[in-house]
Amino acid sequence: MAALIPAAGMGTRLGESKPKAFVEVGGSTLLERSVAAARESGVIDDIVVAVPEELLDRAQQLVPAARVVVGGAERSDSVRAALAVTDAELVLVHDAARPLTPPALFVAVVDALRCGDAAVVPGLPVADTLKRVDDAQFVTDTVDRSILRAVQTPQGFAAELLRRAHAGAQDATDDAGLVEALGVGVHVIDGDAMAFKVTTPFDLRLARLLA
Ligand SMILES: Nc1ccn([C@@H]2O[C@H](COP(=O)(O)OP(=O)(O)OP(=O)(O)O)[C@@H](O)[C@H]2O)c(=O)n1
Ligand SMILES: C[C@](O)(CO)[C@H](O)COP(=O)(O)O
Repeated sequence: MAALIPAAGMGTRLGESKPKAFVEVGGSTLLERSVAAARESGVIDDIVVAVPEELLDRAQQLVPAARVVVGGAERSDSVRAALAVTDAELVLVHDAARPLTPPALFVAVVDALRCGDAAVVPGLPVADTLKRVDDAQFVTDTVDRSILRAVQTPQGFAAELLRRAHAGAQDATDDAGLVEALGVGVHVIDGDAMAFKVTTPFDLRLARLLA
């Protein structure tokens, strides 16, 4: 079982002076934390991380247990670069930007894959009321949130399916979206609030407090 960890993003919304995966939370970088969570799950035996080219050596020092490849301009390019070097039959794709993800969430995704799901994602119900708005920022309607889930990583796939999905080169914000475009079912299991993504300065503050 391989974990592919895209870690090549710049972290523009975070606004730190270095790429987001190399920012520290509680004395460890987001990259180290995401690799550690995958290892501690006990269900992963191959870890591939995709990082910015100029930080290849630094990444190898930080996470010697992982294989390091050069990522790409978009998240999907980084996932493809990592996917290209594994021959595992089942793979998890996990954002380096989710540093407090509990190892148990990796186990839950792997369990679902082993039970026969070809694609599985963790998701949480949405707590806020959701409104659709027009160009002038006026509400057009209220969306039924009971059928919505905020989807996290790790996301698990049969590797052959993920390869086909990426070959299709559709536009999607996550890997499951590419699989959906093939018409293949994606199973949503319970997510975990601790797997939140560090996107903004507030998220980083929260992660540091929780760590
Ligand atoms: N070209 C990219 C873009 C993103 N990622 C990774 O994908 C994950 C989720 O991306 P996101 O949170 O959007 O990170 P950034 O792209 O760095 O954020 P921003 O859009 O604010 O620059 C992160 O672990 C990030 O490092 C990646 O490997 N390669
Ligand atoms: C992959 C992801 O984390 C699932 O929630 C999310 O889609 C990434 O979005 P971003 O805009 O690239 O941060």
